[in-house]
Amino acid sequence: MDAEQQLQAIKQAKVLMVGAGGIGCELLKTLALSSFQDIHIIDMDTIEVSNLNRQFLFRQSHVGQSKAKVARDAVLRFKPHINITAHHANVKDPEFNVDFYKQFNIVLSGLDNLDARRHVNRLCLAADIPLVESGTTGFLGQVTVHMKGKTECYECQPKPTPKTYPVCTITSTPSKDQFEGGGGGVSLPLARNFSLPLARNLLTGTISLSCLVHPCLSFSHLCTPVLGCFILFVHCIVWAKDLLFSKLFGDKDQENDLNVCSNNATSSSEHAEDVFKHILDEDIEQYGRRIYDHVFGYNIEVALANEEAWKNRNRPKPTYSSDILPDKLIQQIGNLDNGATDDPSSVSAMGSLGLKNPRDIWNLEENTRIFLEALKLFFGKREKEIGNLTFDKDDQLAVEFVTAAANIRAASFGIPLHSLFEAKGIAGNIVHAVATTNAIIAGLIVIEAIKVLLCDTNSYRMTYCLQHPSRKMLLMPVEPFEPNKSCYVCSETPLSLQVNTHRSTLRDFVEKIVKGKLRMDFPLIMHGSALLYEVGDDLEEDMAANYAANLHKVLSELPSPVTSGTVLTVEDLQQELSCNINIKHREEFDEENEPDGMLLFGWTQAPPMNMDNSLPV
Ligand SMILES: Nc1ncnc2c1ncn2[C@@H]1O[C@H](COP(=O)(O)OP(=O)(O)OP(=O)(O)O)[C@@H](O)[C@H]1O
Ligand SMILES: [Zn+2]
Repeated sequence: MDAEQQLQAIKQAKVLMVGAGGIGCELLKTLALSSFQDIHIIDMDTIEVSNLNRQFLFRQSHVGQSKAKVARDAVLRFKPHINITAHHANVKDPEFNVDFYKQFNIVLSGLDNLDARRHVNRLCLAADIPLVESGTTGFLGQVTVHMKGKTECYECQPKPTPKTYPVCTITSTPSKDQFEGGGGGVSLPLARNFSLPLARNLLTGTISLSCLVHPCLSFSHLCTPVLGCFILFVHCIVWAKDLLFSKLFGDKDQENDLNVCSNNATSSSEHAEDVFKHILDEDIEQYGRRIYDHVFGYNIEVALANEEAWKNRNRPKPTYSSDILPDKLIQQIGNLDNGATDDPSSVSAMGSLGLKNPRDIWNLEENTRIFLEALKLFFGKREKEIGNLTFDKDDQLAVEFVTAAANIRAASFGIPLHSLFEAKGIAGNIVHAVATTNAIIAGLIVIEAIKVLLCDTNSYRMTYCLQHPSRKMLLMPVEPFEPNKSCYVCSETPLSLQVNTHRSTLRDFVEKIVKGKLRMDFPLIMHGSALLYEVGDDLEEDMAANYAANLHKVLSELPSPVTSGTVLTVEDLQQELSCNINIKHREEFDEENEPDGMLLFGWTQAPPMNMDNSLPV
């Protein structure tokens, strides 16, 4: 094919881009500059101050506005004659169904969570549209090409749970969806001892958590509710460390999301400036309470005023210091000399307050005391450092402050609190987004997209961007893998389930298997032609009552009994995914090793990754 034909293929292509964050901004610019003419963008988020350091299509004045729309407008300014359609929406919304996907020649993903990535993967398979997937975490990144029947799908390999937390943005609301490595993160602890199979596994998983995990989950999707809560807490730590700590003890003049919690950014910002300033001779207790009331009370009140934002989320509860500690701090905590020595590095709020065990989880009152006491100690004993401090996980007072602040925020959002020991581990394992990695990955996405449009199948590559100076390797291209023949998403191979059909209920099956492992949002379960369970807003009342009653029944006592040999069909109409599960009755399960009381075969749980940043050798 000559150059002119290639250009025509690019110009005629209709492209769907999902995610207009770190990777998405780079990608949209590169697509436009590469002569693509018809691009749709889906992104559900609004712009935050913390996006501005790398999402270069956005400016301070755009904070609070739709990423998809602002990205479109920014690119149209230098490429006015192309078509860019912006959808400020969740890619999981039902309007983006299989027919919607079918209008495109290719889908390019710059998402940051496993849940949305899985969903897009499933829709691309159903519509038979090629998908180019991507993710970055710090200096790591990857681009993979997925084409039904020819290469593995995004879910052919299990995704590991990363133990580092790529974080780029800390949104004003802790959200699990933030944690899977998009332009904010692949889920990868760095591959110091790189081996292909491992890197492949790790990278594909990650390409997870935006802050990677993140072990992320959609959180209805989360692997487990516990993991979901953990990820939310990671968000609180990032907020406490990167926003609050650095605002108070680092560069005073920095603009960050603490100043812009509402759409009414201007007034919020003005208010914030007054609050963060320590007025000369002001009592430190008074100052600490002012900060406390601003960030845990006022800012949350402002955020709550935006009703739209809370439609599908639990509303947080504003917290004011006088409600938690009505008495004067000085009477409660004692004075600065308690527990403090002349050595600034040994100053400790825990010491002052007599809290000894770092593994204890402090209650809200204790966290409030630590917050105020730590702030008091910084101003009383380490004043010279204020303005230049950066968070260091070996700085005891800094860790105490961040733990307390994260816990108070977590309490407002109904997220379980964590000990100082746990908080320290999390704070020390966060990987920040790197704009250059996003740019490299976006370029690679476009290169693969062009190959796909030219049907240049033999040239497809999955490319890993690695930090591996000793091997002088930055980009590592490998040929795509073939589809996994037993992948329950892209193959028709049935799964099989060992379960005690006389003891496990339909609810157990739905929660542990259908939602917990197969990650279906709106499942429909059939035994032959008998419908056992279905979810939906439009169900008739008596049907909904029947399904609710079925949930309580053990499998063998359902209206159409499920016993050994039964084949159940499980479908999610929104994901266009259907799979069969062969049921095998098993009497006993080991409580410790098989806590679900059922075992699914044909589905593989990814191994957890190491706690440090190296791969298992
Ligand atoms: N289900 C979804 N529907 C639409 N857009 C989504 C969905 N899930 C994630 N996204 C978008 O994917 C983008 C991922 O970009 P990126 O990883 O840079 O995250 P970010 O939120 O911009 O920054 P941070 O790294 O701080 O989280 C975000 O803009 C996010 O809104
Ligand atoms: Zn697959």
